[in-house]
Amino acid sequence: MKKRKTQLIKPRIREILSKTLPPRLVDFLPKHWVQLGDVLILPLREELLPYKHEIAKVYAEVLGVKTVLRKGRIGGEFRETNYEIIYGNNPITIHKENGILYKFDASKVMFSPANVKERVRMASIAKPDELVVDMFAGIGHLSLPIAKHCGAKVIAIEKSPYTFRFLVENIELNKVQDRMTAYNIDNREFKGENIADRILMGYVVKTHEFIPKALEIAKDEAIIHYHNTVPERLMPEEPFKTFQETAREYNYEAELLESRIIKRYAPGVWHVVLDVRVFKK
Ligand SMILES: C[S@@+](CC[C@H](N)C(=O)[O-])C[C@H]1O[C@@H](n2cnc3c(N)ncnc32)[C@H](O)[C@@H]1O
Repeated sequence: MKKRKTQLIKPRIREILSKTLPPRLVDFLPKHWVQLGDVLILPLREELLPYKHEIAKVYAEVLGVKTVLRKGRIGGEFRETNYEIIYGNNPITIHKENGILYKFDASKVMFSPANVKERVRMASIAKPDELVVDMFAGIGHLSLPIAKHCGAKVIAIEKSPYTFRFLVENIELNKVQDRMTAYNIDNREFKGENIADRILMGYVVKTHEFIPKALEIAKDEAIIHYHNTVPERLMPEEPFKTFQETAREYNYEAELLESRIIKRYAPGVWHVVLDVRVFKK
């Protein structure tokens, strides 16, 4: 049903815009987009930029969204998006997924559709008596499903003050204040030691630098969901090899339970997640 609707939408957009765009540009119109709540994220080629506002207006009207952002790069310590607003003026939206309400600023805060399987997987991963620490909480992408659907206690740590505001709002929106607590600090400053049954390390590029801190937070035995980006030529040994070596330096043994590919991060580089059981030697 949804697919049929999309198939009708594309010719409609094309039909409207072919009246105003130079004919050679009509084929460059985006055939894929991401809708998060009432915000649309549109990838636009350079050639279309002189017409970005009129293109965005047509997509907004046909798809019924209030704001359109031009997709750009994600980067920096806070993994910010900095997407340009090309239609409307309110990039703050509430996106519903798997029974969770995620409120955030889609022009600044990352919310990857490709990570949906992992967010859904988290909804049944923990037991109610566990204490889970999310070291890179964002707006609660991975830890809200745990608090809401598993009923576990969650400590969510987020360094960016801007993202943190939404994390706090999302805890209230999803009514999990009784079991989820948020800290606006660098996770390396978190004081809890030997407390977590489960740790989420949903970060990329530099996640290995945070393994010692994760082990400090972990109980003598714990599960760590360790994300990182890995060049294909180093797989499948990496990233577990680095994790295990670091764990051993800190007196922990590590057992690989499962390894999954989340998505392609860059040409020849994959974002993967490992489920690792760690235990004191
Ligand atoms: C890539 S986002 C991922 C969010 C979520 N974990 C997921 O996997 O979908 C990573 C988040 O970690 C935060 N972050 C980065 N370094 C941090 C640190 N040292 N301590 C706490 N949060 C940090 C960023 O601001 C960002 O919101």
